[in-house]
Amino acid sequence: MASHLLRKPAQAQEGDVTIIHNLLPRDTRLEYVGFKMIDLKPGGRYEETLQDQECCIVALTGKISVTEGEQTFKEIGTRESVFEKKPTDSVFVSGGKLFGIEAVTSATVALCYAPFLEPLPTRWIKAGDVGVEQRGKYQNKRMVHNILPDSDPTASSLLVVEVYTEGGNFSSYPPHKHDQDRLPDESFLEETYYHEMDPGSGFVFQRVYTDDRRLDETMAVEHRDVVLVPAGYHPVGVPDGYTSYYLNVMAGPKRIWKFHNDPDHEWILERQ
Ligand SMILES: O=C(O)C[C@@H](O)[C@H](O)C(=O)CO
Repeated sequence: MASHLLRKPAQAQEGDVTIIHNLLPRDTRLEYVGFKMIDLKPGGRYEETLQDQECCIVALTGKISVTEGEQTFKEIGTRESVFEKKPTDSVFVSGGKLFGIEAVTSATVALCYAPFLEPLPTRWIKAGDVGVEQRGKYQNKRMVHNILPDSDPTASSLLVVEVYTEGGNFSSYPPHKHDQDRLPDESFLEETYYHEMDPGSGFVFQRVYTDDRRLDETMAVEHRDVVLVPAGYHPVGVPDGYTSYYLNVMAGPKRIWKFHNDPDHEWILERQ
């Protein structure tokens, strides 16, 4: 039986928009993180009024124009495939505001939601301002695009990153968790993983487990699946020959990413 943490892509049509994922708290039982993935044809429009959530609109692929109030961010988005491995543009919109998206070309857009704690200005997060980070060594190498890290005060609770992992490597590894509000040692953050693979016929493995193993799910994750991480360690392993991409959305009561490594596996960081 498929894990309740693994969500498959769907094809629901709403006007011009194909909804691939629509992960609302009532379906996921996540308290903080919401996630929507939409595909738009050229000229296709999507509109939403935010209430008690803020949103980061990530132009995953294709070109889009995003409007909020008097502002329009025209023809943003930098890539036709996430596997061009270059940062893209995003727009942050605070709670209580209405935004519109119009697709200039065929586009895929991620809508990343978290609770709105204070009103903040709408901001275009330019591709050129996204920090690119190489992490790890040996078979633990990955590249991270920091779209909305905790060091950037654009959002009130939302955190968003993209991660690339080449075949034969593990990421989100050594396994780490952030499910206890016990700062300064660890923060409580829920997380979602939206996965893509190149080639798209690939799969990766993701395990989500807690110390007591009351939660212990190992999933074969395919192209465009989402994995929910309500708690626990959540490493990803990528088979040889395939490249993995994932988009992480994180949120919790405090906007700090402070993780705790699984003590059983932390030693891998100490290798010379
Ligand atoms: O460094 C990585 O491998 C990526 C992870 O940190 C990922 O963004 C995550 O698990 C965040 O908690």
